Amino acid sequence: MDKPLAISMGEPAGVGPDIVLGLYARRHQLKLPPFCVFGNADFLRARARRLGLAFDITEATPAQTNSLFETALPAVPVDGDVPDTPGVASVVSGPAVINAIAAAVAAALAGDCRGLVTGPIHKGVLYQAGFTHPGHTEFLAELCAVDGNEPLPVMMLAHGGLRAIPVTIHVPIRDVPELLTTELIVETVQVVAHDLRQRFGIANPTIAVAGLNPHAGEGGAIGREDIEVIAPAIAQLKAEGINVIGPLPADTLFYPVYWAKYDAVVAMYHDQALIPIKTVAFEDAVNVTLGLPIVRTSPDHGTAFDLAGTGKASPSSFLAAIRMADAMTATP
Ligand SMILES: NC(=O)c1ccc[n+]([C@@H]2O[C@H](COP(=O)([O-])OP(=O)(O)OC[C@H]3O[C@@H](n4cnc5c(N)ncnc54)[C@H](O)[C@@H]3O)[C@@H](O)[C@H]2O)c1
Ligand SMILES: N[C@H](C(=O)O)[C@H](O)COP(=O)(O)O
Repeated sequence: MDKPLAISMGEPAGVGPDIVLGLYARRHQLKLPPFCVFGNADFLRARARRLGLAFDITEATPAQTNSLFETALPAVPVDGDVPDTPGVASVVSGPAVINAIAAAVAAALAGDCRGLVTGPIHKGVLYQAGFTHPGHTEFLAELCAVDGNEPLPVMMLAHGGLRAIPVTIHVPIRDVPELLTTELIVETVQVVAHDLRQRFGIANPTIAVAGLNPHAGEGGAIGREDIEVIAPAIAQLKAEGINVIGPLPADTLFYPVYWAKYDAVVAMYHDQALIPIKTVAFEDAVNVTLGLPIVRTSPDHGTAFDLAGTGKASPSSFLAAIRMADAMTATP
């Protein structure tokens, strides 16, 4: 039998734990693969009671998960206090949130879990607790480093054939032009092409690359990055045999008739990539990190404090994230 999936509990004041508990309650109906939650069992029990969910939650190791999953939710203990205060975040739980991610990654790297689904974190609260990474994506790269060498982590939001990738991620918009280099664009597209082949079974992916400026710079009249930074990257990638096209005007690139022609769209900054996909598929899109030695997926939504503890949060993106991690790691 395949190893279990790991789920990191994410921000305890958010909807992540609610959704995981709700999905576990429906595990038979949904035919869910076994998973263990890296997080505090007492906290999970308290949240389950609050939501009116009655099942056992038991401390366990990944190795015990498959045999327990039928009868109890396996919770892999992590260090740190976790208060059950839905909608009210506390720096107190920061260490436990961070430890849960680190322990789940270690289990995936060790082969004890076959992939990782991360519950949403609240970045602002974690920064207050001393978290030094912009988000999971960059933290995962550090955790996966070999001899101090970090892989380039690439964020991809995916829903069916729509796959959107930002080259720069969680950075202030004013810093984007400085951070965009030909080298970064080349490396990002190389990772995308590699992982679409290896992890998504797309033999020769077609990748569209967006421009940075309106109308991809209008021939240099509205900004020169498209000509001076992005176009050379595309030329280099083409010379390497990667099927890449661009820089294309970003405003029309996501018109379904256009993006349907591409296996992925590489955009220059976070909102350029994520607004289109969250607009058409917020309920079902999945955030997947490319470039890592492990599989990591996540729901596309955040902590939704306004819904935490109510049981009203939609589980569908989290479920899609579990299904994607399962599909990417299951033995054929
Ligand atoms: N995977 C992650 O870890 C992840 C992803 C996105 C945002 N975040 C973080 O979450 C925090 C809050 O971000 P935000 O407010 O911009 O986005 P959000 O996704 O938490 O909420 C945006 C809106 O969508 C609604 N919503 C979110 N999830 C929902 C669900 N499952 N069902 C129904 N409605 C839902 C919320 O109620 C809110 O109105 C930030 O710190 C952000 O960085 C984390
Ligand atoms: N940018 C992501 C989104 O909006 O869906 C989200 O913030 C998660 O990022 P990490 O996976 O790096 O935590």
